[in-house]
Amino acid sequence: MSAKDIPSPVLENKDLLRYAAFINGQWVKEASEYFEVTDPASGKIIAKLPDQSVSDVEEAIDAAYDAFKTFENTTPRQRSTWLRNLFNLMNDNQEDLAKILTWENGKVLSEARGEIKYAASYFEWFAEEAVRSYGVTIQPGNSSNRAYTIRQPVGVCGMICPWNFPSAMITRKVAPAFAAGCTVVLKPDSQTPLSAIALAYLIDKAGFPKGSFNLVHSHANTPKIGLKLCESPKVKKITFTGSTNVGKILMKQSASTMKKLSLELGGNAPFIVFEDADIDEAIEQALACKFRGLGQTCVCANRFYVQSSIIEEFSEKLAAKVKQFVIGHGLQEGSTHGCLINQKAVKKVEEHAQDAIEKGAKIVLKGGPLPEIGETFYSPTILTRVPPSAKVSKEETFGPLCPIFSFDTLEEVIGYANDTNVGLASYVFSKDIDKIYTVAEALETGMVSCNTGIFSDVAIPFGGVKESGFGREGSLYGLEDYTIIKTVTIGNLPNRI
Ligand SMILES: NC(=O)c1ccc[n+]([C@@H]2O[C@H](COP(=O)([O-])OP(=O)(O)OC[C@H]3O[C@@H](n4cnc5c(N)ncnc54)[C@H](O)[C@@H]3O)[C@@H](O)[C@H]2O)c1
Ligand SMILES: O=CCCC(=O)O
Repeated sequence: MSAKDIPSPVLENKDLLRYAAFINGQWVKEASEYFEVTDPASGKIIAKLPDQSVSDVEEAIDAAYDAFKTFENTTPRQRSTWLRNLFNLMNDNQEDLAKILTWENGKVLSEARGEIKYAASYFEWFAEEAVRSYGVTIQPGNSSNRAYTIRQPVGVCGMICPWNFPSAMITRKVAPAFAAGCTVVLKPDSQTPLSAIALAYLIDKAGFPKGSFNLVHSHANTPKIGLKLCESPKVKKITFTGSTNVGKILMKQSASTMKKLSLELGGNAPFIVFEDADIDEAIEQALACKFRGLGQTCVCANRFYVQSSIIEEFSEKLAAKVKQFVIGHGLQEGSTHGCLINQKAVKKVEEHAQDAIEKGAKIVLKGGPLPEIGETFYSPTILTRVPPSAKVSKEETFGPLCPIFSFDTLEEVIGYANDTNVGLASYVFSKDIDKIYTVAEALETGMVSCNTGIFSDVAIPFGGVKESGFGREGSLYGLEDYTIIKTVTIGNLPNRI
């Protein structure tokens, strides 16, 4: 069925859909320019939003700056209560939030429901962490001095988020910021701003004070707005999730004001399968890992390294499973997989597949565009015996291409896996615990997932190394990224009696 035949979603809570920015507690529709948001599956226009100017963003920064003066002094327990309210509100509106997410992003509804649960879990977690911020006491060298540390909120946080998780990539930043006592100016991706708008509405309902959360939109004006957030002395931290290229631009721009930075950037995850692994289980996990969001997650396997003795069995069994996918509009009942975000993404998958084939890769499953469903639909391609010179060994495809490379020894595969400038996630499958430990410790990635293809969870520290960025989101470390450590020394104390 053509994706164009699928009707727009019907929401129970129509208040979640608005066509505005949210600045200093007010919905702002007016602007001199507007941009359109499309359903990536059908190509239909679903919203028109203000493309905000630098002066609009200045207004949002001022609001967040003024609100910080009182927000930083709210008690952790009060902030925890607001965060808990927000968690409950997300759960109460779960189905509507999932429909909005599918509509603007293209992932299937079942996955969107999963994302909303995952996104909400950050508010629950940080409602609990808000009341658990600790310092330490220190005995300095001078025996008449005593020192201790306190953690204080950084201040106004500028947040820039991507389209691939239009809800979870936002909550993962907003929840710890609020828990720490920081205020926020958020800019979501212009392809998926509706989930951010729904969140802004719920944040307001949850009781957070006026000005503590501000949402701005931009499309053509994005670079100027990014620059403003980076250069404003009132903004104390930039937290960004997106491509490594844009991360580098933001880091350079932030140098003038020495901002605290968290950068969650691109990956190129290796998925290593040793011959002693449970092959059927590795295939199930590969399917879950590789095809979440149709290959558009930063932790998706980008390169499969399969020991040469099992490469034919692995690739054929994988292809048999992939053939069972039902690709269609995310809101269409029965679709197991949705579409890519835009036509540029389709082109990139095509380009990587073509390059690998030209360099000698063997086709196991021939995928390709599915124009009968829509311009952004693409059925998965599986290639085996891919040569190391293929582009995909170095670059993230961000789509449904499974390139399978062969290897013989542990040392060889560690070399291949680490031969990339980025290091976000990696996967290893083996029943040999010694091998698991050795490989996990040798891989140059922020996260290693052993014998499972899905590891994301609010409780684990999420983040990369190398050019995948720095900072950790979620977990016991998530709050730290939104605080500064202040050391207090008390001197000239009397000697002990
Ligand atoms: N490490 C992680 O946690 C993580 C999570 C999700 C996505 N990603 C990465 O994000 C990438 C996919 O997203 P993308 O390609 O759309 O990313 P992108 O960098 O193009 O866009 C991300 C955000 O940055 C904004 N942006 C673009 N140019 C900007 C500029 N000059 N100044 C300020 N903001 C700017 C966009 O509008 C969007 O909001 C992939 O590389 C993926 O791996 C990483
Ligand atoms: O795309 C990046 C985030 C994916 C995740 O949190 O699992």
